[in-house]
Amino acid sequence: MSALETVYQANTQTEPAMIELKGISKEFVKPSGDVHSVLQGINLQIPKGEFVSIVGPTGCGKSTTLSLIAGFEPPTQGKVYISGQKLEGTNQRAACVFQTENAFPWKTVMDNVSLGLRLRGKNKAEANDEARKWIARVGLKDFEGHYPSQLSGGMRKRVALAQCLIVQPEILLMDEPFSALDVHTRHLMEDELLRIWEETSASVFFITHDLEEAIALSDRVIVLTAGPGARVKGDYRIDLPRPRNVAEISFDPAFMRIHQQIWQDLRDEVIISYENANKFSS
Ligand SMILES: Nc1ncnc2c1ncn2[C@@H]1O[C@H](COP(=O)(O)OP(=O)(O)OP(=O)(O)O)[C@@H](O)[C@H]1O
Repeated sequence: MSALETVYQANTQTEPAMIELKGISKEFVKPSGDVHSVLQGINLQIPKGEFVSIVGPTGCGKSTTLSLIAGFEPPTQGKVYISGQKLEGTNQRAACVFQTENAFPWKTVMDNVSLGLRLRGKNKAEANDEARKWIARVGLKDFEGHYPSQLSGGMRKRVALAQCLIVQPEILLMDEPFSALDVHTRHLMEDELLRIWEETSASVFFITHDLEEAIALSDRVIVLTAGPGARVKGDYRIDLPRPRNVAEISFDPAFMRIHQQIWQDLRDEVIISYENANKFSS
């Protein structure tokens, strides 16, 4: 194992990990009645405030892992712990940003962003005051009265970020949040996410198909094997200095070395996944 690769060591901190997956397996029953094993024996600890990305071949189980952390569904085996407590039902300490739109089209930016606080019982004036701050923080100060359809894709992503962050989640779960954006807007949004995350102590679990994005943003990158029964293949610590500029960091020789190393792991799994897909379709 090279110096760059570090299989994650047991957390030596006294406080429990913010997110812990212990011996997780997940199976789905197909309409035919056959059992489809998606994840097998996943162990993962994410401390408070850490930014972790997960990569792996298409269909290997990244979104399923996120869904288990969100508590949208239970594992078949194993347990999910949040700050040392077994997760039962929906994870109330987490907020999610998905690839698809988060905002309600019939509500203004202000109403969309303040909604989370209104649902938590804040009165309209207080919720709007707080929303105003978050709207400004994500660069949409002059767009409070706009509807989502009047905004660009990048602006709608800013709304989605503000919607999530206003409730000050301890855990941010992000499933390919920027994949639909053009590359320039995407870099702006990634920088913005890092800037805001660095001011919070949120733990981030970030799914992406883009290894460069994973390395540029993260403290750690997890590689999953090709399914069925995906496992953690690699757990890489990304010791690049912060604050980072995502468009520029990819030119750093240290970035390139890390990229090459993780890509070797990932490429093998992508090939296996591709071969499996061809086997099952022929
Ligand atoms: N509710 C479900 N019922 C049955 N099978 C499911 C369900 N959810 C996911 N799967 C299957 O689990 C496997 C993993 O899906 P998942 O979406 O977690 O993968 P992924 O790595 O996020 O994929 P992608 O990279 O394409 O987004 C797939 O084979 C999928 O068909």
